Amino acid sequence: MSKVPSITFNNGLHIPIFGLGTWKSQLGQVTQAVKDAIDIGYRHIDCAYIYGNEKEVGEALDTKFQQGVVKREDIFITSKLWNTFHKPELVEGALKETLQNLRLEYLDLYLIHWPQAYKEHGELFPKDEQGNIQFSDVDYIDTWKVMEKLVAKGLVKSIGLSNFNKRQIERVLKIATVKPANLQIECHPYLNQKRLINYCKSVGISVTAYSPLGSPDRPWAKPGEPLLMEDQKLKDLAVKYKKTPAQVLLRYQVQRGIVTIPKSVTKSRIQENFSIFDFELKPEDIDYIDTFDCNGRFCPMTASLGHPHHPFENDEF
Ligand SMILES: NC(=O)C1=CN([C@@H]2O[C@H](COP(=O)(O)OP(=O)(O)OC[C@H]3O[C@@H](n4cnc5c(N)ncnc54)[C@H](OP(=O)(O)O)[C@@H]3O)[C@@H](O)[C@H]2O)C=CC1
Ligand SMILES: CC(=O)C(C)=O
Repeated sequence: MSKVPSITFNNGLHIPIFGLGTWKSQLGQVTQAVKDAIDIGYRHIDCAYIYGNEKEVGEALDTKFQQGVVKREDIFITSKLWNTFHKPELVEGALKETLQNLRLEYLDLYLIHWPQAYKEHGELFPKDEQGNIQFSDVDYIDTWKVMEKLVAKGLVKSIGLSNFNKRQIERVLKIATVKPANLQIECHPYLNQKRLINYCKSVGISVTAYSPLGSPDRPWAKPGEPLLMEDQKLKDLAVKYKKTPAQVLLRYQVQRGIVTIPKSVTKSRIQENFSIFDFELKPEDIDYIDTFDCNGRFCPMTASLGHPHHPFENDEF
């Protein structure tokens, strides 16, 4: 079994460059998927409170710890603070619920899932009578200050951000006493995020690419929308390297030094996605894949457009 390479955070800790995503992984499937992934050699699982399946992920982790397949310190677990828990007094409680669900004493990485806060103490997507999301005016700066305390308490090893734009990251960096270790963003050839990645590199923040395969099972996908894995240019490259389109997409990220977390509940695909450490894309092919960029965002979070902290409305990147 090949060992997955890691990259080093600005705090000296390491994150495996490749992991398993769990959004949309159904109850009844996700426990087995995580077990399969660990057996195959995955040592990084990407979770979130909002995915509603952390208990089932925790069951798989617990089984693999009990079986002695993996030790806690040998596996990297990420989760994310949901938008209804940004108020400083709610942050630790939200983390503790995630820890309890995952049956863990600590997380390796805890991210603020989105910069925009939602109204607290109700639904996870609180809506008014017109069906619009109800916003909260908590500033993510105040949330970050409490995230830092979670590190001091030993409840999380590292903290970071997800779906923040450059300006929002700059605001966090201005007040941070613990620098964000990682930014998790949508990233694939249709949205290669070069400018944001270069900015993160310049300030020592590592990047994780979500939806690296184009998220074909996203709930809001409409017939006729582009399917990244079906792109003919990509398929031609896959033939050239005797790999699948998914493997080329994942290798693309890994070779750029970007962490990536494809989701699958299908054992053969979990294996296929892992088999990317035995080939290398030529630099000219990486450059060619970069030309596919078309600002194609699959996760635009349109439900909270109009929120003053929506990351994709007013800033170029
Ligand atoms: N921070 C954030 O806001 C976000 C984070 N994420 C994280 O990133 C992860 C990955 O992104 P996600 O949006 O799920 O989408 P992905 O781009 O990982 O695509 C997942 C889809 O691709 C299918 N698939 C997986 N492997 C293959 C393969 N080898 N060949 C063909 N199809 C394949 C899966 O099917 P099947 O499962 O049926 O095998 C599933 O339908 C999420 O699960 C989540 O952990 C995602 C979105 C937002
Ligand atoms: C999938 C996910 O993490 C979203 C939409 O927030």
